[in-house]
Amino acid sequence: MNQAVIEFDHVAKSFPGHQAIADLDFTINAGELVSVVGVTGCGKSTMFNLTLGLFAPTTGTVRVQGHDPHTEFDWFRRRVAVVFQDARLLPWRTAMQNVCIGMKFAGIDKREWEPRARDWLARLGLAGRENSYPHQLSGGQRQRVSLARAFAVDPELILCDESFSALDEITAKNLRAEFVELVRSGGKSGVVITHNITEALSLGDRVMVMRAPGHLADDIRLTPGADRAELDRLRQRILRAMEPPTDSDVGQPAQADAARTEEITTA
Ligand SMILES: Nc1ncnc2c1ncn2[C@@H]1O[C@H](COP(=O)(O)OP(=O)(O)OP(=O)(O)O)[C@@H](O)[C@H]1O
Repeated sequence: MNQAVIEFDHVAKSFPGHQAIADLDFTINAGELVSVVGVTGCGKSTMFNLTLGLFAPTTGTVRVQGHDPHTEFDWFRRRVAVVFQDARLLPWRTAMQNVCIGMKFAGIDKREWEPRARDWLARLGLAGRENSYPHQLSGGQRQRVSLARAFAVDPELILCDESFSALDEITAKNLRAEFVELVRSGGKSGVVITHNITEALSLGDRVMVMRAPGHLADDIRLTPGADRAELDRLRQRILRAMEPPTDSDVGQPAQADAARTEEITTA
């Protein structure tokens, strides 16, 4: 049986005067790598913040590995890591020190900080740059430090919020491939928010499409080996799911709105 790593059970989240999440109901299993796409404002970051326990849902329940992330915040410190669009490094700290800070906050024994940081910086291609400050590194290198900081904690779940979108296409492609390899080889689970449909289709096992206010419009399981025609078909399907319903859809069966899972067999 699959082990659930993230479970949203009919979750809604409202802020004063605004409903950010209407009804999110999904499960992500351990070992899955899932992309989340959706137009700006549809609730992707709010979904992440609920997963991180930064907010409590207004209704419904959120569970991460069976725990409530909002009330059991401490339990999560070593188990979940986040990588943002900007590297969010401390400018007055070296690459090594920035990676160590992640381990410090995660409560990892101080004796482990330096060897782990050195190892992860090397794995991410930054051997020899341990003592560089963020301003001495390129944007891609800074994002590598940020990934090293996340992986060094040895989390079970990694959340990426547009982590590759500020990079040029070639750098993003390389870093994305390394990220996928590290998640897979480490037996971790990953959820990646992206505005790039090509990235969503190339990243992992599944693409969840969100639509405002915060609900799933589609949920597509991918099978490796999709040819160009299949990828084009999926791209069109994702674009259609992202679009708000037109007037003519009102009163019609909410086909796209009913979050559906379809096995795409393209082998
Ligand atoms: N703290 C808050 N207070 C009030 N409204 C909020 C708050 N956080 C988010 N919202 C609103 O909830 C909706 C969803 O926001 P959210 O940031 O989750 O969207 P998103 O899909 O991540 O957007 P983007 O792709 O632009 O980052 C938006 O309308 C936003 O204005």
